[in-house]
Amino acid sequence: MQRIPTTDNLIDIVDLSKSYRRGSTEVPIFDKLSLSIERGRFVALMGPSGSGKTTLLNMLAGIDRPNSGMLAVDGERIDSYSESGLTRWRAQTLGFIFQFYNLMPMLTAAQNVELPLLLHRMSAKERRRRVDTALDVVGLADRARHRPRELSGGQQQRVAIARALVADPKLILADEPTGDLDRPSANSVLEILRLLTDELGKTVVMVTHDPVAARAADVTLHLEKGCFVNEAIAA
Ligand SMILES: Nc1ncnc2c1ncn2[C@@H]1O[C@H](COP(=O)(O)OP(=O)(O)OP(=O)(O)O)[C@@H](O)[C@H]1O
Repeated sequence: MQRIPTTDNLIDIVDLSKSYRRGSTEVPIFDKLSLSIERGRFVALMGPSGSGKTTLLNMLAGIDRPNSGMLAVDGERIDSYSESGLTRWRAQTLGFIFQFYNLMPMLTAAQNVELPLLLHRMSAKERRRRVDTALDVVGLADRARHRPRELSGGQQQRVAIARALVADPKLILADEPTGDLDRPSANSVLEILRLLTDELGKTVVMVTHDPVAARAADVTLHLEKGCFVNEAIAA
């Protein structure tokens, strides 16, 4: 395992380049992109469609690989990991929240939340304790036995947050987590994401098109054509 020296940053990206092949042409997305994100920060990633937000999030998740450059999370050079190394790393380090929740329809809320724990060595009792705690954090302890179709969109997204949280990852990535929700449900999801950073010390990176959602974050990064155009620290 290749480590970089420990810093206050959870994420360090240096000179990262990424392109996709389209037919015989190479389409560049990022050319020597650099970025650092401190631990415990809530970061919003904004930018027009096609600017590379999802590509960057997927590289942070080790789903997509850079062509060159360094990508370290908590000091671990994930750009050099094998597929099996990345799978192990993801189970330990990462929680992911999707726009459309991606819950299993046949499972209850509690069973959905439990899923990531099945990748860990853990007793059933400990799994139950963690699931209860995660559902409690998102205010859904009383809905543990409900299936997704018996829950509102906002509640389903809160179950998805509990699932992202249950294995106690350092980093939580969210791809337009409020994109499918009405304002009150979106606000309650944003409050929970804030709580994850403020009270549980998680680092959250959220892709969003919604300026209200971005205002809930500490930092907003604006991507345009694969470059950061400015960086605003929320007051
Ligand atoms: N697997 C792929 N193969 C080829 N091109 C891709 C692939 N994934 C993304 N792209 C291209 O990379 C560019 C950036 O895409 P990306 O999805 O990261 O943008 P985005 O900022 O998240 O857009 P949106 O806001 O619409 O989701 C786009 O031009 C897209 O067509």
